[in-house]
Amino acid sequence: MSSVRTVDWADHRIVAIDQTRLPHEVVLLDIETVDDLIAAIRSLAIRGAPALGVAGALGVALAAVSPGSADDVPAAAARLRAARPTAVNLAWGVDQALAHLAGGPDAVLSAAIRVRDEDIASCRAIGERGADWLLERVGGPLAIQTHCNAGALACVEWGTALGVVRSLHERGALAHVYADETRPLLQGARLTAWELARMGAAHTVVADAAGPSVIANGLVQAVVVGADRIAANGDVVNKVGTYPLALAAHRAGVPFVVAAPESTVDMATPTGADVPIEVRAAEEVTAFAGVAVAPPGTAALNYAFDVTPRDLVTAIVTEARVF
Ligand SMILES: CSC[C@@H](O)[C@@H](O)C(=O)COP(=O)(O)O
Repeated sequence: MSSVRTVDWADHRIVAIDQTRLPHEVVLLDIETVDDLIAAIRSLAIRGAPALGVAGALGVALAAVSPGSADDVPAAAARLRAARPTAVNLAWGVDQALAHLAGGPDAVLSAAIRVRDEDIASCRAIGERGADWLLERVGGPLAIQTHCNAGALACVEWGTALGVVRSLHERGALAHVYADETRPLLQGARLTAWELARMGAAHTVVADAAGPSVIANGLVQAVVVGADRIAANGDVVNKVGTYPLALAAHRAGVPFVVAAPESTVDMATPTGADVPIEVRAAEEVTAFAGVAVAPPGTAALNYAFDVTPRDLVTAIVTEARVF
């Protein structure tokens, strides 16, 4: 776990780890305006569904407590909600805080702090429940494959999918982790590998295209990933590249487990096909660290997320249940 919380409230402002600077340096952002928060969310300085939920709630609190803020709070909330479209936690977190507007700034801030504290508690519960489930169904010690970063950096502390990994590791039941690098922004190589190194867990980074082969070659006993939104029918939307892992796991008979808080379950969205999938800038694919890797003018379709149909999902683990 990072020694500081990924996103927090201190001295009338939001403090967050700038995830664009990892793994090279741990830099904290001081965020004093809603505009700066939206910029941090769009650039993925703050990212990961549960962290976005907490940031959304704290952002509404920021608007509510700022003296002389030009923004009225509902307008700020609407802009925050639209900062990224796919993770339902962002809109959920905004709404949790906004619901207390009539109670005044202190009530809004208290609600936002509750969202933060509940995220911390939920991740612990998800980690323990997921570890219990895997050890009962599969047995240990376990080698796990994961994708993107669903760790402490995607939440406030501990993590969801990587929270399960962390709980297994604490019990001495983790053999190894294979982390997909997660093109194009490398959340796996930059963030998950950083977290695994800090927790002292044995791990190997693989190119995304190698992920299905890791499963087919019998190197892992389970795939554990997070989610940005779980539709009412159980379809799971997560970082692009999750779906191929689910297909490979299904073929190999390896459990494909999704670890996420209840706030990621969106009963208002019937199926995965109804989830808005973020399409990000082509340059994230056609250039690498600012250096072009494709001929000038090459088009790129940069889906940030994909949909894993429910029938490929073995179990969804939340703080409250396994289903
Ligand atoms: C606990 S985090 C779950 C998901 O949010 C995570 O797997 C993911 O896809 C994050 O995408 P990102 O684009 O980095 O915000």
